[in-house]
Amino acid sequence: MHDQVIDPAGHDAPGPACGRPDELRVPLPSPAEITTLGAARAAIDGLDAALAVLLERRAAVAAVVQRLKPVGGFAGRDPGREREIVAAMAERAPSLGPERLARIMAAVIEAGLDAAESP
Ligand SMILES: O=C(O)C(=O)C[C@]1(C(=O)O)C=C[C@@H](O)C=C1
Repeated sequence: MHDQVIDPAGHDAPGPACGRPDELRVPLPSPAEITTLGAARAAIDGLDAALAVLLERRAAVAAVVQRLKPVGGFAGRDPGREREIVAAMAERAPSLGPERLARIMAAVIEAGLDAAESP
């Protein structure tokens, strides 16, 4: 596994390196090199920290989209665009595949729309 990157902001928890506010660098653990439960959980904690940062930023950008669209929010949901998003992600994450990614992204998109309505 890669060495844990230390967050220069000084947080103790394992997390992504946020060198600049507009940049995220994350060590990608190699599953084959993880041999203990503690190491596996530490790797998951690091990945989840990066996911949290990405999810929050994605929701903020999705909120901008809602303001720019003629009809925003849940009323302006666009299934074709959501299929495009899932198809593009399935190319990068083939082991998850489009069906699982569709479930994941439906939850992500709905949470973003919900947060945009009640920030
Ligand atoms: O691209 C849009 O039209 C959006 O509203 C953004 C977004 C998303 O979160 O990616 C949200 C809702 C739509 O159904 C599709 C995509």
